Amino acid sequence: MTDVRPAHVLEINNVSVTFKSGAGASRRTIRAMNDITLAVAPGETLGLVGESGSGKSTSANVALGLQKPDSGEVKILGNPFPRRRRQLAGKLQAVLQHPAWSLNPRRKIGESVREPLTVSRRSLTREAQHARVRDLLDRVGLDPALAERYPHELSGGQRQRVSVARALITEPQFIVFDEAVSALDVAVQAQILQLIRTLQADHQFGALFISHDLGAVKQVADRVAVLFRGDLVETAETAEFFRAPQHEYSQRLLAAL
Ligand SMILES: Nc1ncnc2c1ncn2[C@@H]1O[C@H](COP(=O)(O)OP(=O)(O)OP(=O)(O)O)[C@@H](O)[C@H]1O
Repeated sequence: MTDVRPAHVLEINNVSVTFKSGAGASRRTIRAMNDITLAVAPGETLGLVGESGSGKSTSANVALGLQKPDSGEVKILGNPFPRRRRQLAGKLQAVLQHPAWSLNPRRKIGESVREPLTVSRRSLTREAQHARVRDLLDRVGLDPALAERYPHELSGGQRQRVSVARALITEPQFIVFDEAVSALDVAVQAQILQLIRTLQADHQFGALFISHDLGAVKQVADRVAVLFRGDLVETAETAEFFRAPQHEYSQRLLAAL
């Protein structure tokens, strides 16, 4: 992999993904992604919106290299996914809807935040790693003393801040946020979204922000891409999208907001 800064941290070119479901006569093909092309630049957040079943999670999985497309091309940090994922360790991170999925309940918060470093920055001393954990907890607005606590001792909003700290600790170039604030109440959501913006201004990571919640996307995204039944029906600058959505489906989504 080259370490030259690529023009795009993620490129999805003409990607299609289909699934087969059912059996016998009721067996059918589902087009989860239909000839999708999109890209995310360094320092940019692309909001990906659409109703349930429109292909958002499939797109997230493709962007993370967890789902192979049937056709088309995916480039991460300017290159195809390497055969050995370890080469991407620390450069690509994900923040998911439920922090419980990324935080081990039996592991102290500090250890969960430190873990990505132990994979990608093994040369850092333990002391340096712990110092980075404290620094990151502080950056996401948490008391570094929380490092000694367990996930069940934190609120939902605190746990999601921990997930953000864990995702950022390796200074990744690209982060996928998949419904990352959807489980939080609106006030906590707004804080986390503001936090993402601030950290992005400092770190210049590119982000794919996936949400069914247009309000969240409006707060955090630079551009918006709209999926409808596996088709990408519109891509626009966020302000432009909310001012004058072009596609009829986008107009309906906005009206529902
Ligand atoms: N592993 C799978 N096997 C069969 N069908 C699948 C599979 N994964 C997704 N699908 C189908 O592909 C389509 C897109 O699903 P996807 O999960 O990407 O949508 P989504 O926009 O993320 O929905 P939600 O907001 O409900 O999570 C849906 O029709 C879904 O049923």
